[in-house]
Parts: sequence; C-alpha cells; structure tokens
Amino acid sequence: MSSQRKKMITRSMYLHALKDSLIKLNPMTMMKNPVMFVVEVGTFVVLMMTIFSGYFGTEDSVGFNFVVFLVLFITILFANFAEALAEGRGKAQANSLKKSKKEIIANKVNGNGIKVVPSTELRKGDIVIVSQGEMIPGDGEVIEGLASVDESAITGESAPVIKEAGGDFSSVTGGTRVVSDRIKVRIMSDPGESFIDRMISLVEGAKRQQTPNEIALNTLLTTLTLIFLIVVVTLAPIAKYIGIELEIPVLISLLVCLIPTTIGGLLSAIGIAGMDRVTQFNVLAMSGKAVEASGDINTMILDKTGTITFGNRMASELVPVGNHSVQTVGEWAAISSLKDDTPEGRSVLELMKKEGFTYHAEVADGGEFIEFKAETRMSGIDLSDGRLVRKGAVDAVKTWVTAHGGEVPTDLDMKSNVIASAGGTPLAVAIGNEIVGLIYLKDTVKPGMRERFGQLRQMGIKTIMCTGDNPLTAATIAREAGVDDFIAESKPEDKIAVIRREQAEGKLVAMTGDGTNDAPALAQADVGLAMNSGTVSAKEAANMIDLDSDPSKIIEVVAIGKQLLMTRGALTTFSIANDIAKYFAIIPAMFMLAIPELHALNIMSLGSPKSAILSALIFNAIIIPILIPLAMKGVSYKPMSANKLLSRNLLVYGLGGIIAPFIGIKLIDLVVHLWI
Ligand SMILES: Nc1ncnc2c1ncn2[C@@H]1O[C@H](COP(=O)(O)OP(=O)(O)OP(=O)(O)O)[C@@H](O)[C@H]1O
Ligand SMILES: [K+]
Ligand SMILES: [Mg+2]
Repeated sequence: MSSQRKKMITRSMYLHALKDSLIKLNPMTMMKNPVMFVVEVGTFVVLMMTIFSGYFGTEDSVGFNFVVFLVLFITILFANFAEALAEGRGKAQANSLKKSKKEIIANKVNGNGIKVVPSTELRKGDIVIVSQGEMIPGDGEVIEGLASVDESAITGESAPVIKEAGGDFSSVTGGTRVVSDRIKVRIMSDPGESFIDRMISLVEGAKRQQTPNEIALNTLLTTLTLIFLIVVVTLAPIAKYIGIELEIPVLISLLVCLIPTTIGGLLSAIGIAGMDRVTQFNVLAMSGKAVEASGDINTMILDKTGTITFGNRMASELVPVGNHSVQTVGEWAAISSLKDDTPEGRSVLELMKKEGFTYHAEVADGGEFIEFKAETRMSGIDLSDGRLVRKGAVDAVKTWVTAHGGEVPTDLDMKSNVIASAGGTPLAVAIGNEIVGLIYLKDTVKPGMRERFGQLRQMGIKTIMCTGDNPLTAATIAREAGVDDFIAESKPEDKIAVIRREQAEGKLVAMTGDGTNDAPALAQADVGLAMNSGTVSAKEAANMIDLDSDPSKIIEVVAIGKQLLMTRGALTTFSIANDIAKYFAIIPAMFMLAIPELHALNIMSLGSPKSAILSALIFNAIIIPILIPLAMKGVSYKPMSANKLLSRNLLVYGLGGIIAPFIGIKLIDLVVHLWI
C-alpha cells in the first residue's frame, strides 16, 4: 500500500473547503440539491424581512429574525463545507498527478531510424524505444523486450515491476520510468486520453455523476421536502382561521427543521468519500456506480492463473509418453516455443538451458509460427517440410492429433493426471499426428486465499474460479484455495456465459482479470476489476483498476462498497428520525408563541417559545458538521448477514436519531434561553 495516497486531511484542505463552501452558495449550483436549495430560498426571505422590516411590518422581531437568518445561512455553509471537504482530497491528489505529468521526450521509430519528438506528438499506433533511465512517453504495450519499470508516479509503490512483451504483463503507463533494460512500446492512447489524464479527471471528480441509488434517494428527499412545504404553507391560513398569527420566519424555521437537511447536506459527501476510500486503497473506480455495485455483489468470478495462484507458470519438467525419449519431448517442446512470447513459452526455453538440453533450432527455419490463443489453447509452428508441431492444453492437443489421423498414447492421461492433481498445468507436445510427451508447468496458490474466500462467504458472496486449465488442475487449485465452485477449460466466451447466467438470476457479478481474453467478461460484469499490470484492453473494459495488481483486493472493494451503502442508509434513517423529533420540539413552541396559555404543550420545558425554535434550528445546523467525520469515514463494517446489519443499524441510527434531538435541543436551549 502506498503511503503517498494515505494523506489525511491537511489544514490547507480545510481552508480550500471553506472557500469552496462560499462559492457553492451560487443558486445555480444549489439547485442540484433541492433540499438545501429550499433552505437557501428560506434564508433569503428571512434576510429580506430583516433588512426591510419596515416594509414587511416585522420591526418587532428584527433581532430574532436576524438570528434565524444567521443560523439558516450557517446551515447551508455546513452542508457545502461537507461536500467541499470530501472533494478536497481528490483535488489535492489531482494536483500532484498534474505535476508529475511533464513533457517527456520520446524516441519514435521512424522507418529505419529514430526520431526524437515530444510525447505530445505521439499518436495511437506509434512505436517508441525506451531505454534505462528514460520515462515512458505514453500508455502502450511492450512489443519487444523486457524491462523493470518504476511505476511509483501512479501506484505510489517504489519497487519496480517487470514489463515484458506478450502475455498479461505487457502494458506500460506514460509517466513511469524504465529502471533497467530497454523495451519497444506500441503507443495505445492519443494525447489527453492517457491513463494519468483519466486518473486526474477521476480523482478531481470532474466526471462525477449521481449514481442511480443517489438519484432515487434524492427523489425521495425532494418529495419529502415538497410535502413539508405544502404542510407548512397551508398551516399559516389554518392557524389564522383559528386566530393564531404565525410569522413567516417562524414558519421557515419549522420548514427547515422538518425537511431532511441532515442527509440532504451530507449525501454527496458520502458518495465522494466512498469513491475516495477506494482510491486511497490504490484502486481507481471509473464511476461511483461501480463502487456501489460492489457493495451489492452476490457472485465473484476469478481467474486462476495470476489471481488465485502466483501466475508465473514455469516449465519445470519434461515427461515423455509412449516410447519417446525425454530428448524428443525437449526437441519439439523447444521448437514449438521458439517464437512463443508468453511467459509459459519462454519458460520452456529457459528449462532447456537450465537442464542443458540441446535442440535443432534450424529445423524451424522458414516455418510459420502459430501464436498461442486462448480459443485454441495451443501454440506451435508449421515447419517448412510440411510437418506441424503443437503444444497446448492436453484435451486440445488430443483433439488436434485425432483430427490429423493420429492416436492418443495410452499413458498420456495417467501422466497428465499426475501433474494436474498436483495443481500443475500439463501441456501436451505433438509432432505430426503423434503426441511425444508433456511439459509440466508449475504454479502455486497464493497464501491466505482460503481465509479471504471464507470472509467472502460470510458476506454472502459466492466465488467461482474460471480457468482455461483442465478440470483436474482446476479442481486441485479450487480445493486448495477454497473457492465455492469452479469452471475448467473455459474459453473467453464461457466466462461471459457464466456471468450472464448469474445476472439472469438477478445477481450482481464481480470479476477480476488481467488478460485480453478477460476483457469481454470484465465489460459484462457489474464490477470489473482489472489489474494495472494487465493488458490495455482489459483495463479499458473494466470499471475499476487495481494499481497494485492484487486481484484479491476485490474483497476490500466489496467491503468499501457495502460500507458506502450502509453509511448512506444509516444517515438517512438518522436524518428522518431526527426531523420527527424536532417536530415535537418546535410545533408546541409555535402555538405557545401565539397563545401563551398553551404552556402545557411545553413537554420539553424549554426556556421560551422563541428559544425553543432557535434551539431546534441550531441543533438542525450543527448536526451536519458533527456527522461529517462519519460521512467521510463511513460507518464501521464487519462481515455479517444483511438482516443482522439492518436491524443493528435501525436500532443505532433510528432510535439514536429520535433521542438525540431531545437531548441536543434541551442542552442548546439552556444556553440560548440566557439571551432570549
Ligand atoms: N504458451 C502456451 N502455449 C500453449 N498452450 C498454452 C500456453 N499457455 C497456456 N496454454 C494452455 O492454454 C490453457 C488456457 O490458457 P489461458 O492462459 O488462456 O488460461 P485462462 O483462461 O487465462 O485461465 P487461467 O488464467 O485461470 O489459467 C492453459 O491452461 C494451458 O493449458
Ligand atoms: K431538517
Ligand atoms: Mg489468464
């Protein structure tokens, strides 16, 4: 975890927030928040009645009205301050990102030569060469070579990461630095659309839109506000009819106390802070909707290699089948891997070197290389003499050999099962229509997986491992890691099919992935978390990117999402419960103001009707800043069932919301009454 991102709120953030809360007073801005807009209109009316008291005939209450105006005005400022403070951290982070986004000099491949150009001139498709010590001039994919890259500018993590051509670790980000070796990079983004650009606009909240949940809640709050507006407006003529004269500032005070100002003032801060918590966790969420969706996830799809296992599947042994020799397996395993740029392919050649195996690389001269594809699950070469060499998933190679008129060696299944039941991946090697042996690809389950999946189960989330690997390997790894279910031999379209199937049952699905073959599924999932180390297409398809490339982090993202939804629910409950309680404080006071004989109504034995009204109004205002820390930090969350959570929250925030105003208003009244 980066320390850079964990910065707390600084003093300058408070000052900025203070300034922003004044700027946000602009009625055009306020209108987006109907509850607080009503308060602003009310504040303006009271101000007018204070200044032009002669015109309104309110000379007698100028002092009281002025105080009402002040409290109302401060209420709006508090709400604006909450939002501005929540936005502050993102803004500060955006500024530091902007600073790191300097002009970079690029070595662009131009025909046979190299042309030095500024990074701003690079376009999608350009090829650049980046050597040790140089900054990578734009987002792209390594197409040649291997280098270690310092990505601290974006991840805050100083340990360099390896980037290499082919496979799932090929994407690089503009603004990061090559610390060793040299790579050829194909640029994948046009100026202004880079990852850092996207990051800036994200943390700045420039693209922040209300989520469907927020819109629904806002509609509810607006409806409540309208209802209370009608109630209060009709109250005046009714009261007048029975001979009670209610002053407009008193009616406005009543209205502001009744409408849900607490949640209205904190709603957007809760949303922004939720997204911010995800960012502090080094996960970039493309939308607030994605964060909320993660709070409601029912099913989680994970791939095996690199997510549940470490993913550096290395060839570790050659196993001959039939009457073939290890030498023959090595020969064809090597030749089929000469141009296989995947980590698996390269590891075959490394094994040859390590074990001192020799092979005839010249056999491959003039041949046509067949790249590894997730669809075929094979790679290899068509030799110039017409012979075909393949290596790949055992079942895929079996089918291929049979289709070419060959037979499957009798000891193949037994030997591949031995590898698979140890959790390894067997690759079959074939020349012509004959299978000569197996390559044993070793991989290990990451530590702590079992506990993490256990936590998910407690949250009520089902985990499904989807892998292109064979059923036996899949079963072994699934058992070791403790996932609920697994699907083996899955092609990219199978991953989508699983997601769609779950979604059709009304479930929300999360998926983590890093490969190009994961991209369609990442796009289909409700929450798609791509690894920053992954391919560009995976990152583009996903709605979240983990800068630390730790797929198991989806668990924390889910917790943050749940916390966001819970915080919003808790504060809404609290706000509405509060308003009900305030009703009992202010209504008796209003009538006592008009008919002093009604002092029996003074159940809270408040000092005077006016001090009662003011105390309720003051309580209504200060509850907003009191709750800002909770809105920003979120209510505490422990994995437990949804029902248990709901009843606990109703008790704490519902009951608490009813009791708090009685105590708060009484205490404030003790002070206010001294002056009034
Ligand atoms: N370079 C390669 N050449 C030939 N076959 C390969 C190569 N790499 C992988 N395979 C085979 O193809 C299968 C699918 O590989 P792939 O990396 O697409 O799996 P996946 O769908 O990403 O699943 P996971 O990452 O969970 O294992 C592997 O299980 C392996 O049998
Ligand atoms: K209120
Ligand atoms: Mg994979």
